[in-house]
Amino acid sequence: MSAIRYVSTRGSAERASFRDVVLSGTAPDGGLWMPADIPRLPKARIADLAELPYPDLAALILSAFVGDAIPDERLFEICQEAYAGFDDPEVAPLVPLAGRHWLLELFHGPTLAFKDFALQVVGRIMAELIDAEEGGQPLVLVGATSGDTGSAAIAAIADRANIGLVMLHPEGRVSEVQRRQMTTVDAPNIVNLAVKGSFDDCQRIVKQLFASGVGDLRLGAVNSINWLRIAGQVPYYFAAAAKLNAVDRPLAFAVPTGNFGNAFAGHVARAMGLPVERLIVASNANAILPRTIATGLYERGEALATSAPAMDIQVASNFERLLFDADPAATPGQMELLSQEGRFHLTAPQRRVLDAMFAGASAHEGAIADAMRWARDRAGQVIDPHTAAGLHAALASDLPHDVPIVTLATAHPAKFPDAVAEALGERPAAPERLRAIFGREERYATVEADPKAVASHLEDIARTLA
Ligand SMILES: N[C@@H](CCOP(=O)(O)O)C(=O)O
Repeated sequence: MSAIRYVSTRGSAERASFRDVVLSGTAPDGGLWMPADIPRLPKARIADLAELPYPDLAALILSAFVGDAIPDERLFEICQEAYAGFDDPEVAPLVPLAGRHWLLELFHGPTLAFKDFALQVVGRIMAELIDAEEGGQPLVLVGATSGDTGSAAIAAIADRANIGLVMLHPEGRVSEVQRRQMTTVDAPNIVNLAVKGSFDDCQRIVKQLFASGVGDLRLGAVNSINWLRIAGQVPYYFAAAAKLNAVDRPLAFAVPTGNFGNAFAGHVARAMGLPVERLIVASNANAILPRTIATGLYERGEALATSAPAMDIQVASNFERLLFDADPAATPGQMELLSQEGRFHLTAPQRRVLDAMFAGASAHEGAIADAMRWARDRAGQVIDPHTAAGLHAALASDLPHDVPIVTLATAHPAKFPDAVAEALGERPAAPERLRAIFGREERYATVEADPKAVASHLEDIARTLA
């Protein structure tokens, strides 16, 4: 296994190793790290994946991005441990809905959302790399969440030695269950901050902190800024195709989308050789990406609060990786325009990639509720509002009828009991893992949407790790 090199989407940072990429935030030039080449798997190897249990399949795909940074045998062990806590033996079960429609259940991990797939691996790999350092500096992680990343990152990092985490969520703009999943964890290396602003403010603060640095702290990312978050989401695309016997015939995925990490992982799966006919980018009323796909203009607006809060996002961080993949030379200028003017136009090569491989659809609140009722009435499935936005987009697709469409079920419905009750007239049963959070004390501080307010919490947590 050889060393994998990573490049920045802004084009002016030195190439970096897997280890440096995983243990850092944005690249020094402000960009996001990408592998210099996305490795392509031979067809026969993809066909063999169908035989593998999920942890083995994940390790095999991940090894293409880890390279020689961790020996293969150890990576296989890490993946066994990462998925041992999932409450379904298949890890990512594929459930039939009706006709060509399928649901890939990605909510069987510790925090009941798809974010556990990558973060359970990220936490273990960060610990592995940090533990191997002699006298190394502690790692201080800072992350932003619109609801699901927060608890999944906390579950992955809580109580780890030499790693601390400060997690920002937009005050009052995540569901009560999502908030309690974060704020009831009592671990000395975790701090939760409710930011007076939107998710976009939280993500902006995180990126500003990476750009400015905080004293001599060693900062790292748990968001999909971190390439391992993307890599950790690629294997379930292969797993779904293997289950459908579709590793050599076209299939499509409808992907509920906020920060574009999940959809970009699907793009990477395709680049690795999976025959993904279309990635259907599904959003709620914050339809920035479907609009961009339709018009070629990316234009930031005000984030609207919806029943699917994890998608209440206007700056979809990972879209930068797709822009770079399609037209590297244009990307730095476009990111500059986005920060100065809040908008930019796609170039012709970028539009070609989007037109050929992506479709977009957004669901307003009524359409989300309709899709939830469709799933219950047609297939006996209770789904959460984000999955419902995905299903809405899948049902509206104009793909030929013989192309199966897999909707990614990104969160358990019990994370959004009020929205489910409003659409279906009854509250979803809460799994055992969720019940405990209601009796526990919540711990978090409220801060202004200002990097300085967050920096002081990073310094405080670093002192406890020293
Ligand atoms: N929808 C996300 C927002 C953060 O996305 P990430 O994939 O970059 O961590 C959430 O639920 O927090």
